[in-house]
Amino acid sequence: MFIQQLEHAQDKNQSLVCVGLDPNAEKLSELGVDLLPWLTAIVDATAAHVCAFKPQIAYFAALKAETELTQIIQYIQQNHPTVPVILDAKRGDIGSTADQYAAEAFQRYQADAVTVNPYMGGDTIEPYSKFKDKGVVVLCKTSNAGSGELQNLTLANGDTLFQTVAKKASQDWNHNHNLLLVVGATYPNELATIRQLVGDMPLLIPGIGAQGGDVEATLKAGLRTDGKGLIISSSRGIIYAGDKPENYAAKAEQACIDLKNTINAFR
Ligand SMILES: O=C(O)c1cc(=O)[nH]c(=O)n1[C@@H]1O[C@H](COP(=O)(O)O)[C@@H](O)[C@H]1O
Repeated sequence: MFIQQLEHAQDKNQSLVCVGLDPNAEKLSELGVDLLPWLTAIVDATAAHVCAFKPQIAYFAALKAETELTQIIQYIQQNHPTVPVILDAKRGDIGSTADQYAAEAFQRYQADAVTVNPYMGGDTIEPYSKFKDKGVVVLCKTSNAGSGELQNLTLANGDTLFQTVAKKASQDWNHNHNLLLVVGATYPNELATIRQLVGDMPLLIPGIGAQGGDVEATLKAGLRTDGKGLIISSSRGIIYAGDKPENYAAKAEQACIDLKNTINAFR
């Protein structure tokens, strides 16, 4: 079960940090490194300090690097088997097509969890959540500047759209107890509201680091009483902390340890 695997990694590594693997072609050429050696060095440098890795599929697809995506997931599972992999794909489509996206995430790439978009309704979440041992991370209140345009609209039922997603995900769609939600660190007030609505459901929190989200505000708003319940994800702030071939892995490790320690100071 993904959520147990996640919490085991959080306990073992004393960490709520997730490292986002977002390989950007320009950054890699500035660094003068090849994709797979760079990925494995980042993974090896940070694996002892994280609770998950989150490769973003668009960065790999843009580079025609599906083979490297497969390889890095296999590498993590072989060399750091206690650390789960969340494939960030933000998929959303009708059920029969979602079946194919679920097969892509869980069978082709062997990811432990996948991010999905709930815009098309609960029947489009089911193809993922029927994989009982996998995690399904549903977008709820995203970190970007424009997320309120739709997600903060008040519906006829008096709730906002993101509140409705939080309620449906925790009450109606969670038959297999394997759903999580995405909530951006850039919106701590909404995070507090969502935590109240969903009880103990784990929340993936992007927006720390390059997007400016605040660690203390995030933990105050979303931490469970057991000091868990959050996966705090940073990509650029960790993976591009160094700017030279000889220092990028050590700088990534240090940035990861610093974020882990900053978070743990408030737990
Ligand atoms: O699902 C996500 O991971 C996600 C949701 C969200 O609301 N905001 C968000 O930034 N993300 C992803 O999280 C990562 C953020 O990267 P950094 O801003 O570099 O830490 C990117 O891969 C985004 O696609």
